[in-house]
Amino acid sequence: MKTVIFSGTSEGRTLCEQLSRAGQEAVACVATEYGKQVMPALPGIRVHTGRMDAAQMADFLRGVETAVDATHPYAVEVSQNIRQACQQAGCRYLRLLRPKTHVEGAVHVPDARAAADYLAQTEGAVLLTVGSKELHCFTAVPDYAERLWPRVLPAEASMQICKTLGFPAAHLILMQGPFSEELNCALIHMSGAKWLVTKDTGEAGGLPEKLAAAKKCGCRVILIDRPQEDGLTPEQVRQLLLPEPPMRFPLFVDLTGRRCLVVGCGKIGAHRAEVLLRYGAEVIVVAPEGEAPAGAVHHRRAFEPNDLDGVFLVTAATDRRDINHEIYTLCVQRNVFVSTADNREECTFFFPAVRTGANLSVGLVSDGSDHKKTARAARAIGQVLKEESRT
Ligand SMILES: C[C@@]1(CC(=O)O)C2=NC(=C\c3[nH]c(c(CCC(=O)O)c3CC(=O)O)Cc3[nH]c(c(CC(=O)O)c3CCC(=O)O)/C=C3\N/C(=C\2)[C@@H](CCC(=O)O)[C@]3(C)CC(=O)O)/[C@H]1CCC(=O)O
Ligand SMILES: NC(=O)c1ccc[n+]([C@@H]2O[C@H](COP(=O)([O-])OP(=O)(O)OC[C@H]3O[C@@H](n4cnc5c(N)ncnc54)[C@H](O)[C@@H]3O)[C@@H](O)[C@H]2O)c1
Repeated sequence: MKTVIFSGTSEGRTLCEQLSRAGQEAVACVATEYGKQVMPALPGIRVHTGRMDAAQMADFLRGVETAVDATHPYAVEVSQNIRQACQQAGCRYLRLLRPKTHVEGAVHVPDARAAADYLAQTEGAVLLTVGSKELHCFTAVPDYAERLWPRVLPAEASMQICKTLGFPAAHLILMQGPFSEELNCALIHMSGAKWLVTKDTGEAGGLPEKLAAAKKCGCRVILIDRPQEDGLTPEQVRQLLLPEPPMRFPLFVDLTGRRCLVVGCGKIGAHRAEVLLRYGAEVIVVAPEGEAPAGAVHHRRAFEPNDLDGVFLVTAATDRRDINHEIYTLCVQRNVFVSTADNREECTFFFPAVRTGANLSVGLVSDGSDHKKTARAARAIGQVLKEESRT
């Protein structure tokens, strides 16, 4: 086996999807049954379930070329074990790091202890969403039993930790995520929290829903930053493991009278609808909000699968990842060209930057990695066409 991915995170899962799509084989290691459940069945990807120590990992990695450590950003010990096992097994180690979040207006602290020190100088109730392992640090906060509301997993062990540390039962929130913005808001109201403490767990860890709730409820955020760690972005890992895909072929297709569907009508959808109209397409826009350009038919509602009936091409440009993904999946099943505005992996065609003039039609895309460059080059090409039409 060439590649082993220590996964259990959404980044690990995405990498497995990319490898599978490129026809590569790999083993994805997950520690728990839960980790296994969230791993979809992917051609070429075998899932290994079960916790391993460094020695077992070294055994497992013998003969493997590359191990990708895509474990949780706060799982420091696991990462150390993987690094050590790679050294023993003579296997290349790549650490895939989740991008860090900078939150405007939040108090950034390096660790749980620093969060507790900061809280000691403040007043008001605190919703603690940092799990149970580091809860002991927070007993340093004066009146912690009255001020703090820990939210921990409804597991025997977590409950025991809370009890031992002296947190009153009335303040314990025993729940398993995912937590929506609404649920976070309800918990902030219930506890009367003026502060919310969280780790920088990224999108997959429910951070956006916590931040949105805190903002809505006027609750300040203390963000425990990631442990300092060197590593690679998901894009860098992808480039190291996968061969460069060939560039996309520009297909200059006749759109007159063809039905094109634009889902979502924000800045992106509205612009794309307008471009497609210019090329003579019959444009159907489906979006509850926004203003479709004149000439398009606008259905003011959410997307429904039968919107795809009789459609030639689709652009999925809603602000909802789950909806865009659903549209992409349905289009692939139906063999309809689809461009998904928030995920270049989910594009069977790229929506190009288009410029016309002097009887020329130019469509421009990059390899998918630099949209700003595409926009810049398209502006320059626009100038060339302008000059051409003067001559
Ligand atoms: C050419 C153009 C046509 C058009 O949109 O009409 C276009 N993007 C343009 C500009 C642009 N797009 C973005 C920025 C902000 C800066 C930045 O992030 O770099 C800027 C710059 C700006 O606005 O100046 C953000 C962005 N774009 C995509 C993602 C998701 C991802 O990469 O996964 C994200 C992050 C979104 C997020 O954060 O959520 C994805 C795609 N954008 C594509 C097309 C497809 C590939 C073509 C290519 O790569 O060349 C592709 C793959 C899929 C598709 O949509 O078909 C248009 C130039 C129009 C013109 O000048 O006429
Ligand atoms: N490809 C690009 O060039 C590019 C550039 C910037 C942003 N983006 C991405 O594109 C997406 C759209 O960006 P935007 O700025 O236009 O967003 P926006 O928030 O302005 O608009 C979102 C639109 O989606 C609609 N919508 C939401 N749920 C829907 C559903 N279930 N069915 C149909 N419509 C639904 C809304 O009514 C709205 O019209 C975002 O995901 C953004 O990250 C892409």
